[in-house]
Amino acid sequence: TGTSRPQRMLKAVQKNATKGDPQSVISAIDYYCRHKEWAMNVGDDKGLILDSVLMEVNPSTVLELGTYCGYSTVRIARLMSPGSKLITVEFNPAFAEVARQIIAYAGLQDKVTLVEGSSGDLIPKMKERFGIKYFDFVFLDHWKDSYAPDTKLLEDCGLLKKGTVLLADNVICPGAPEYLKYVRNSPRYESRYYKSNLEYTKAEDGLEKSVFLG
Ligand SMILES: Oc1cc(-c2ccc(F)cc2)cc2nccnc12
Ligand SMILES: [Mg+2]
Repeated sequence: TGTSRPQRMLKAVQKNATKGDPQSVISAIDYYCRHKEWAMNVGDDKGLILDSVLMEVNPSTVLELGTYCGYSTVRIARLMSPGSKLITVEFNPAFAEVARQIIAYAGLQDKVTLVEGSSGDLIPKMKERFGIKYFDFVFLDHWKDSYAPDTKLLEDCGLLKKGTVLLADNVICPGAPEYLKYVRNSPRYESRYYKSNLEYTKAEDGLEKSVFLG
């Protein structure tokens, strides 16, 4: 059997990045995935949009749904202010194991809590387990069919407040049609599409930014 794609990505980080330097971790992953082996990180094109929306919000609390190898976790956490917290949820234990090591290599482990499990099970436990009142920013990057139900669950659990920003990856490719319909038609959201490319390719993809209106 040998190594997995996430394990090979981790090796590339350990070989080419500088410990404690998040930007070098991001660059090492982007180089590896563009020139050696594609992987489903948000990537550098959409990553620049993620960076700018994140900086605009300057959140104290962030929820990421779908950690994978921790690329977007590092992109987000590197821009967060001291004392702010990022909770990232990953269903796949093998992905979570690699992500922990990549997040630690970047030196961002103190800002990040990685939780293994299903978002549907964990969202209702956020308040009691992590003392979270509200999330200021939510990055949706997990299973596309879960985007809409998890958004409704976040509303029902009182985890969104007026001004909370949801940013969803892959709304074109692989696509999240039910989610787009929901946030674009709901009077409780102000939505906008940021056109970009599927990571490391020329195919179209984009991010949907939706502001919760309360
Ligand atoms: O950014 C992504 C891209 C893809 C993906 C896979 C295969 C393709 F051909 C195209 C796109 C899947 C994803 N699943 C979960 C979270 N993010 C994903
Ligand atoms: Mg994605």
